[in-house]
Amino acid sequence: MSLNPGDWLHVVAGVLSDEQGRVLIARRAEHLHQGGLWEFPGGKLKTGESPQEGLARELAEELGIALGACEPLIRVPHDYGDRRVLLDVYRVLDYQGIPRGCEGQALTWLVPDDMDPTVFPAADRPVIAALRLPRLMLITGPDPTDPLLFRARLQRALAQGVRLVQLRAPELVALDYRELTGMVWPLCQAHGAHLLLNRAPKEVEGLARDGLHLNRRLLMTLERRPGSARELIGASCHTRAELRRAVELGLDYALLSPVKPTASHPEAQPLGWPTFAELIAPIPLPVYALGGLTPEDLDTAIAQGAQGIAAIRGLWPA
Ligand SMILES: Nc1nc2c([nH]c(=O)n2[C@H]2C[C@H](O)[C@@H](COP(=O)(O)OP(=O)(O)OP(=O)(O)O)O2)c(=O)[nH]1
Repeated sequence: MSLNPGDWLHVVAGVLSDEQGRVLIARRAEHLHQGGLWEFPGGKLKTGESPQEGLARELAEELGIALGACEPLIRVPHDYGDRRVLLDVYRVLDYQGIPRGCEGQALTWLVPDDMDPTVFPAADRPVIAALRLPRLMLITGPDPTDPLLFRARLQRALAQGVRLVQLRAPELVALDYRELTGMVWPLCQAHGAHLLLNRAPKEVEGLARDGLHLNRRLLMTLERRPGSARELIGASCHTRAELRRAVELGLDYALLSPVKPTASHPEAQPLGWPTFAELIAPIPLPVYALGGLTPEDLDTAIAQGAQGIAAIRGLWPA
């Protein structure tokens, strides 16, 4: 899919959150395109406007607030058949004023986990997934065969603020992996962190979890999205074709690697940030950058359009 600017209607939208993590949504008037559905406040960019200028104007017109700082959340290209929309969504970090429906539109505040994607325009599905996912994903490191040490490390990572854990332990047989999740799940719950199991769906049937992480082989061989609709399902990708497969399967996120040289895959050719950004631009999914990264790379990753960064070494305490 080409992202030639002339072919797309560039729409900017803002995500305002309150102290309880609830996000402001507005109901679109019936007579509009996608009318009657809920949306993130915003609208079409005018000629010559930067996205931030357009967002400030739309939020002033629709909500009566003055935009302060904001940062990119996700850009979703979506073809509705009758129009092609590039939905460019920003997280509003601060603003002045109290939001009100200046155009008579209904407003409500909802936590992302309670948002039903079917009452939003189709382009908003990846936006809701992006809101449910934090900026950092910890992929667990060594050594799952030493449960006490493993537990201490995980506990430290959670205490340091990790809120999304991908439990990766390919060295364990299925039975031992299942046992490990029995220790990891309550720990994640106690810290309000989401737990993704990196294992074949049939090996983790019935286990408590927030979702599944698919390796490249599962991604390319599964015929349909595994897990329930409420779960977060994602996959490891290294190529354009794998990213497209993640979209076709209706997954919620992808990892794209390696961005930099990495000790775990020394033979792999690093993508570098420009190729990373080019590969994810047409992909309507939150994509984490992975490979040789630490939290110090987070601002760069966000500026390149990533959901955030995923890391083993960069996030797994020594
Ligand atoms: N604001 C917003 N628009 C969205 C979202 N999701 C989505 O598909 N859209 C689409 C619907 C419309 O086709 C387009 C926004 O166009 P619009 O007509 O509302 O824009 P506007 O506020 O500039 O409207 P107007 O001044 O032309 O009446 O983007 C969303 O979450 N927020």
